[in-house]
Amino acid sequence: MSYLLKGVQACWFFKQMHGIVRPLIKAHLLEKVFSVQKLKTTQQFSQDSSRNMDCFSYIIVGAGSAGCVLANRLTEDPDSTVKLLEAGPKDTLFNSKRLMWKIHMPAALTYNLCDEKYNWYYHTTPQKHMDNRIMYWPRGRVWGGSSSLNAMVYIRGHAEDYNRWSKEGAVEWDYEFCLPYFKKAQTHELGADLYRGGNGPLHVSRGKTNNPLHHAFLDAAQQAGYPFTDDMNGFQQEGFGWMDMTIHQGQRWSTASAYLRPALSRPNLSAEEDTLVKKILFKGTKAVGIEYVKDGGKKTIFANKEVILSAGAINSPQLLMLSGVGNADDLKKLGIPVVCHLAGVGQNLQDHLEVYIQQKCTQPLTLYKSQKPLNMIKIGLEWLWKFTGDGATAHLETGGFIRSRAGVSHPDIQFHFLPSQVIDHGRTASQLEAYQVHIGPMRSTSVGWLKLKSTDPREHPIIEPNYLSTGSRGDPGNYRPVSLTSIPGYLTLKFQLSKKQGSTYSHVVTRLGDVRTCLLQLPPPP
Ligand SMILES: Cc1cc2nc3c(=O)[nH]c(=O)nc-3n(C[C@H](O)[C@H](O)[C@H](O)COP(=O)(O)OP(=O)(O)OC[C@H]3O[C@@H](n4cnc5c(N)ncnc54)[C@H](O)[C@@H]3O)c2cc1C
Repeated sequence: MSYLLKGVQACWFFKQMHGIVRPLIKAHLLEKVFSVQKLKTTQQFSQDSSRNMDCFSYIIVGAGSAGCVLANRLTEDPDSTVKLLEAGPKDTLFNSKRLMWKIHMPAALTYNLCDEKYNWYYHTTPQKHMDNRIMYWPRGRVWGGSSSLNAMVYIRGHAEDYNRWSKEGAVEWDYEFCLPYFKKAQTHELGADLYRGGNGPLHVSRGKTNNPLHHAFLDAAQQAGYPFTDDMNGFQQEGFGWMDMTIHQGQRWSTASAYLRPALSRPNLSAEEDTLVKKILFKGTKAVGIEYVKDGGKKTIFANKEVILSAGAINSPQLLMLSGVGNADDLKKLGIPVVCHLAGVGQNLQDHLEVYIQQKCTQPLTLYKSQKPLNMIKIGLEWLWKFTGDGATAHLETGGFIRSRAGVSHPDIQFHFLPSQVIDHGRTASQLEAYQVHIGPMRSTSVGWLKLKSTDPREHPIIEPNYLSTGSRGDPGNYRPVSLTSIPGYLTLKFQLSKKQGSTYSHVVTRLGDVRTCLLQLPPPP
């Protein structure tokens, strides 16, 4: 409901909007490793576990997007035992999603970006190329991880991105190889086809609000000469259309809902919450166990097959370094015994920025009215009762992909449209009827790093994304891309409502230079 309550911000990160999809494929690849069997008997595990409660086949660190999938897939083999450890709490209270509505009500998504309850609440270093702004990086710290906090946009990468990975050496990551796994993971509410799955655990649906501003956005894009695409995850990503969302029957469909909960009753899975893994334990250079803290007590457990680190883009390298795997010089400075000198740990940190272009709306069509207290209560009650209404969507229902300039092989700019205004991740409430278009580059070239600040696993690492470090200021090559009309050098969004709904035009005409200015002028975090 916080889109309704507060609206969100002006600039957010995550390198690939398909970030959630990649871990899912990884887990599905496991099917190649062992054939899927029905649970034979629960006795075997009970006997094994009573022999040694501290040893498992697999230990999975982090019950996020990847961790929940892995826990499910690995426990399909009844001979494997799995311990899943999560630093944050469960995502339900007394098994009720309603009691944890801030996570499960899609429209409530910005609530959890405003505090540290289910969120690591990271910040970057001051960004040299952004007038020293410190950027806020929310990350999930709860069952489901960032899939319990994210914006629920379901976008696969472009086929050419996977093909490039494969050419660069990631064998079997080409699109043709990945597609069956995308489909296997998914149940699309519009049914299965060449690209969509019809029987997977990850439910995906389209928006139901029918807000006229979404139609206006799509009309504007077509007036500007861009095609309508009916499935951005299908044959044609390029163009504008209705986006897919990881929402099922009005509820956020995180990987905790899709993968973890259905596996919780398996006797070979033991899932923990509020458990901070401090260190990976090695025998030589082989990971054999982990050390964690729970309820103030320290505990050690072991894996006889694998220790799987799925703690996310920040915590996984942090944990490796805390365990002695990383750049030996850096580790020695902090007095960490070196297990393995691997200079790449913490390097190659990549993220992309989004610019939000916000526009006052001349008619009361935005979500602003839904932010009035009485309306919020109504929306909240409807969702609690039936999981329907304005609370049942993330409202990012339309979007698009374009190519920034001639010669670019496939789309490199992504748009989302929101019929509301979001300021600073929702940490500042919106005060007017307004809507916004998110514009983000898909293949940013800036590369950064992260390093440990201390040996305390609770202390946030130093996060240096090096935003906008490639290219120089004012280099038109960097900013020319954004154009929704044929007027070169301008971003023009023209919204025209159909006659039935009354007619109004709102224009955002932003010089490309201004997009950058707007980025630089965003307020620093409080
Ligand atoms: C605000 C926001 C909006 C986003 N919107 C979208 C979107 O709309 N669409 C999309 O596709 N992607 C989106 N993303 C990105 C997407 O959610 C992530 O790419 C994806 O969830 C990452 O999965 P992961 O498994 O790598 O990490 P995570 O899902 O973050 O999981 C890591 C887990 O490990 C746990 N953990 C970390 N350290 C430890 C430790 N030491 N001990 C125990 N547990 C630990 C964490 O608490 C967490 O639960 C968004 C992300 C954010 C933050």
